[in-house]
Amino acid sequence: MNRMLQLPFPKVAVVSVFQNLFGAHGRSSSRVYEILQNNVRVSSSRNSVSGFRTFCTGQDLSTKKCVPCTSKDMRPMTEESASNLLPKVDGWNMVNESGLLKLKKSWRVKSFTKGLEMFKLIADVAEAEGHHPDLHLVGWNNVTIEIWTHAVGGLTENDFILAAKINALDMQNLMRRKATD
Ligand SMILES: C[C@H](O)[C@H](O)[C@H]1CNC2=NC(N)=NC(=O)C2=N1
Repeated sequence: MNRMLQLPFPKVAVVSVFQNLFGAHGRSSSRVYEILQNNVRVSSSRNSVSGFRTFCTGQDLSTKKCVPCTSKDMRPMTEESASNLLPKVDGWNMVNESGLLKLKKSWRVKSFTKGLEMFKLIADVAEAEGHHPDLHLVGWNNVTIEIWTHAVGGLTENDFILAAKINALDMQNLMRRKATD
């Protein structure tokens, strides 16, 4: 049930009244008032008002796309923001190297050539995303991947998206079985 009410006063006044009554998030305990073009619409919906949209933090990062690192307003994340995203990239750790935050994860592969196969799988993802990890293959079968945004000297969402996409790769056949297996 929606009723369009014509309001005799400017939208700004309505917005401030709305926010005082219902808080800045556009939601109330019972009704949501949508303010469009000086009209207030009473909606039976309990959804948040467009313009107060809250971003779904539950989205699987592996379904997102990296953005070009050229945008001037791209800034590195704070350590706190990065820590909040860490649970979404299973097995990845965050390291702080003299103030430079990076994501890091290690694997033990079956052989040197399996390590290179793993690099190729990851390279294909990186090229598709236009965002690239640092690849390390040490002692013939120890792989470590580090991810950070070089353009800003720290972590951005791109790094977490790439880490999630790497996690989504099917690489089980490349991995050395654990001694306990
Ligand atoms: C233009 C393009 O976005 C840049 O050259 C990309 C390439 N890949 C990248 N990868 C990473 N990890 N950081 C970057 O800053 C970066 N920049």
